[in-house]
Amino acid sequence: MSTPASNHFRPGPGASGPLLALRQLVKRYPTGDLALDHVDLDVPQGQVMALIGPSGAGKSTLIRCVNRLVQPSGGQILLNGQDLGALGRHGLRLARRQLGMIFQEYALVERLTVMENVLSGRLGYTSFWRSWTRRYPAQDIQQAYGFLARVGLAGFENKRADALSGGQRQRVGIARALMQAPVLLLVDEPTASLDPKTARQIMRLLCELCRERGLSAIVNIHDVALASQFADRIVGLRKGAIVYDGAPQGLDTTALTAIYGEEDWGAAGHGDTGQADKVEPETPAVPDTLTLATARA
Ligand SMILES: Nc1ncnc2c1ncn2[C@@H]1O[C@H](COP(=O)(O)OP(=O)(O)OP(=O)(O)O)[C@@H](O)[C@H]1O
Repeated sequence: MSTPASNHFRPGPGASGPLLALRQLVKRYPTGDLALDHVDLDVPQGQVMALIGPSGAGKSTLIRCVNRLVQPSGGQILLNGQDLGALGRHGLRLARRQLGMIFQEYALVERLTVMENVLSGRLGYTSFWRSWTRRYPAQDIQQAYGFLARVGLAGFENKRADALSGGQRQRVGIARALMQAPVLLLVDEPTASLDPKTARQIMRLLCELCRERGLSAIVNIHDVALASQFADRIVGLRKGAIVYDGAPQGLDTTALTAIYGEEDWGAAGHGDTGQADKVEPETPAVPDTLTLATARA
């Protein structure tokens, strides 16, 4: 956060560098908690990166620092070479259009229709008057129909958001994020509220869309088996620092121990390791039959 404030988002020379670069990123909350401890990370264009780690490792903080929902304490966040920390309000608003957020709890407006929720992805591009009166250009509406069909919700346009299942809500959240025309998706526990089958469908959809559209994504996810099956790259955080960065195939016992601590990793599936630091329930919270080995098959 060292360069002077600017009001304009200027896409930098992205072709030669990573899409997103974190440089010595630090976040210390006013409580004194050090959530991110000098994190360096490059995310190239088109890569789906899963961010895993135990509760409190700093995953949500990292994602929220990138779009500055959380204000970093130090370091740089470079999107296509542009330091997001140096942007003023207007510049940040423009930059945020390129960052599609997808949330665990969907963040839909419950009383609005599916179509209205999806169109709200265009708010960053729409004048105040148009957004206030909710009058969107015909081409936005056409595009929304297309995205809804792509995420499997053709025919749901006029349903209210509060009439949808969790999986359907997440599909609306994905379509809304795509409406932004983002370059990077920031995805915060997209499957944590979903049953195992729906979780797999949502993760598969997300990754397919990224590949189709050359989009990058950072996906904060507790389910190691899902992350391993669908992501291109795994980054493991522990106590605010990166302790694993590599291919899903490299997530062996040593890597899992570095990320989550000691456990008999060879004996069980790793469907949800978010509880690694807590007492094991008698039956797994998520009845995931996938082991890491089968996940990669
Ligand atoms: N608003 C906040 N104020 C103070 N401390 C916070 C705040 N948010 C997070 N923290 C602390 O920062 C650290 C990282 O939290 P964060 O939520 O980023 O971890 P996480 O890996 O996303 O955890 P989880 O998987 O449980 O969501 C923790 O020690 C947490 O207590």
